[in-house]
Amino acid sequence: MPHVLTTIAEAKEVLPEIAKSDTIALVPTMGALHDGHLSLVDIAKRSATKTVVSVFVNPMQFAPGEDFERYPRTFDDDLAKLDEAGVDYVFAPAVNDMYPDGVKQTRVVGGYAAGLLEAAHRLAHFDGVLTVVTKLFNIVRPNVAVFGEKDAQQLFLVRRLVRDLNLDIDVVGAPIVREDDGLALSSRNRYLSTEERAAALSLVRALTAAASNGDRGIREMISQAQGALMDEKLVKMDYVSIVDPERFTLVNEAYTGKALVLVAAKVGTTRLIDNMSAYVGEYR
Ligand SMILES: Nc1ncnc2c1ncn2[C@@H]1O[C@H](COP(=O)(O)OP(=O)(O)OP(=O)(O)O)[C@@H](O)[C@H]1O
Ligand SMILES: CC(C)(CO)[C@@H](O)C(=O)[O-]
Ligand code: BAL
Repeated sequence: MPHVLTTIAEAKEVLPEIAKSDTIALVPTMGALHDGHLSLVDIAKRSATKTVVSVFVNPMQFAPGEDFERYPRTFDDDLAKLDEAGVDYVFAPAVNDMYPDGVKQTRVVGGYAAGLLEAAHRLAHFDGVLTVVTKLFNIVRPNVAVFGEKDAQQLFLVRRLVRDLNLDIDVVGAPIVREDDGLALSSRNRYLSTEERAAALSLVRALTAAASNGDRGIREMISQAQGALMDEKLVKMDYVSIVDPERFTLVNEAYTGKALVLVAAKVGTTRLIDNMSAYVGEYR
């Protein structure tokens, strides 16, 4: 079984001792673990000699009215999966340990990319993510931290956080793990009914439609993707956007080169995100 650290004080007592003779890889999660998370654990295990997985549903990154209260909490099941995966430490603090004075104190605010896409639909979301990630980094003091490419905007912002604040942490991105039919694994998939699960496939259809029309320009890519989403009546699109993956800036019709297509939509009441790499222009 992994050694479970349930308080910041315990983590700060145990982990610095480990760091004297080991390197530490951290996988931050909100629990409700699936094979996507376990692929991050695999990368972590290959990147350092000890692996720490944090399980913390962070209230600060949920806007009022979002699913903080009903977010799935499956700690015993998570622990069994982490045991089987050979994880060394699980850090699972309580909310009042992480935020003894509430969530309205000092916060870490990202740059321009923290105001786009997800941020337009989830108010102050990335302040919450970057603040908790900074706290986790300071508590665990990892050499390596692994984040999924499914949350591409988050991954970009965490890389910027580490670079901009000179943190000595190697941030590793992990490829998106999908079901056999293409649906990206997500803890929120468990909210979906059978009909919604089928309709959710329109997200990956939208991305594939955009990515396979890169030679026809940005407008056509977006229009193809929007068409795939609009074909499903259970799906309500939040955005389809295309960014330059190096800068995370929205691209315009004149753009050519590597691109990232991002989609967010509500399927019934469940909000899902996904993304796919593409090439814009004549592929050389
Ligand atoms: N399908 C996936 N493939 C690769 N990484 C993933 C996948 N799903 C989640 N991750 C990564 O796991 C980490 C923890 O994510 P989180 O606990 O929010 O899970 P999630 O499945 O994305 O949940 P949610 O449904 O809340 O978005 C993040 O770095 C996230 O990008
Ligand atoms: C990185 C993270 C664990 C911070 O709460 C969360 O945003 C997530 O699960 O992707
Ligand atoms: N996967 C990012 C965490 C969130 O949706 O709040």
